[in-house]
Amino acid sequence: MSKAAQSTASPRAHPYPTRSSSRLSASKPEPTAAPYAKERAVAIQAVIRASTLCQGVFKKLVSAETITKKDKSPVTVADFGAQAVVNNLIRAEFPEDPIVGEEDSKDLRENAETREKVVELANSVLDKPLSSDEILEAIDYGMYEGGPKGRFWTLDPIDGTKGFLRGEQFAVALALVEDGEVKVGVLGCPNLPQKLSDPEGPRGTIFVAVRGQGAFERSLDSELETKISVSPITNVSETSFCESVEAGHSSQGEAAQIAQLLGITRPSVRMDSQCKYGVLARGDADIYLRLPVSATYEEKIWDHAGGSIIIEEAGGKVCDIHGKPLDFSIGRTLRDNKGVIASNGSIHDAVMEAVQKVLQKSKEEKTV
Ligand SMILES: Nc1ncnc2c1ncn2[C@@H]1O[C@H](COP(=O)(O)OS(=O)(=O)O)[C@@H](OP(=O)(O)O)[C@H]1O
Ligand SMILES: [Mg+2]
Repeated sequence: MSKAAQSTASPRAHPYPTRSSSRLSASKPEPTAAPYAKERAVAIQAVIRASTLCQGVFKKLVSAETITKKDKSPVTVADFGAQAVVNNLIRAEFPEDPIVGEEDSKDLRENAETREKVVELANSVLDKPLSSDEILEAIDYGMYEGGPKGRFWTLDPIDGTKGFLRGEQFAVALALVEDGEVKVGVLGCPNLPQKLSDPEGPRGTIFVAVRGQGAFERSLDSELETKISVSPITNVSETSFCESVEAGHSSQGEAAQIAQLLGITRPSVRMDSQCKYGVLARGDADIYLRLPVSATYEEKIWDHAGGSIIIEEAGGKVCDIHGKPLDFSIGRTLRDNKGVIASNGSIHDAVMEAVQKVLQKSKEEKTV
């Protein structure tokens, strides 16, 4: 972690009204409110409730509550519960907005015991209890296909399910996309130390950004927001980079070669989920490398929409391994992109140059 990277911003209230944390209301935003003020406030409250649900589940998590999806990734009752809660709250406030969510209710419809746990959990954080059918329906609001026109929300109810199950990092990730561009992003990171330099200190943070309005951080239980910015570091050899814990999600070998080429000596910060984007946005790391392991894997929009706007609004840059902007306008995946490279911006060109060299070398070695 670069010392220069530590955020020096002092806490300050965000200039736009944030709804009180106890109840959501459908009231209109103040007439003077900034663009997307209502979306921002509702998204924060939805993410707080889902994060609270996840924290509650984690406290009493037992492996028996894990069922298996087709792709074998672990899915928990918290995943379904968090999607039901966020979708329900978004639908109540923005009934016209479709949602692209990671989960669907298929597995849950076939498992009555898990379903009842999900209903109980979701209702524990909702003001108005929902029936089992209403919960299933809310989960399936998330089946929208996305696309280039109009607006939709995209949700990963628990990004970093493996991190969640290990008791490490995960995020509730929500974003609003309009005409292909991410406009609002909120990441709930219930396990993330508020200061990476103090891992034993208070945990639990929320990152929030609206296009053109900057990026902010707040805790789960206080409305006080701190404006955040990427690190000001310009000497690439003094930087630190973050990457996935899971070697199957990003090539750690190629990341090490890129670091070596750039003269980076600090160890990588390995972390699950979009918490990596938050850590970079507040200057606790300087580079995020997500280097494809599989030639055919398509990144999912819910895994990057919230995180990418938070980096950009904090002053950083995000693109894919070829330097192309992430394209959120073509459906549920980023099929026209490969991997993700994010940085504090000032070192971006140097990082991209090293990425190209290392990936080209790997390609040549594979064809020999
Ligand atoms: N092969 C492959 N390549 C790249 N990415 C993949 C791959 N397989 C899965 N995923 C997605 O990775 C999401 C988790 O991202 P991270 O790598 O940041 O976190 S983690 O270390 O896996 O927990 C993870 O999100 P969740 O399923 O929400 O945990 C997946 O959507
Ligand atoms: Mg995910």
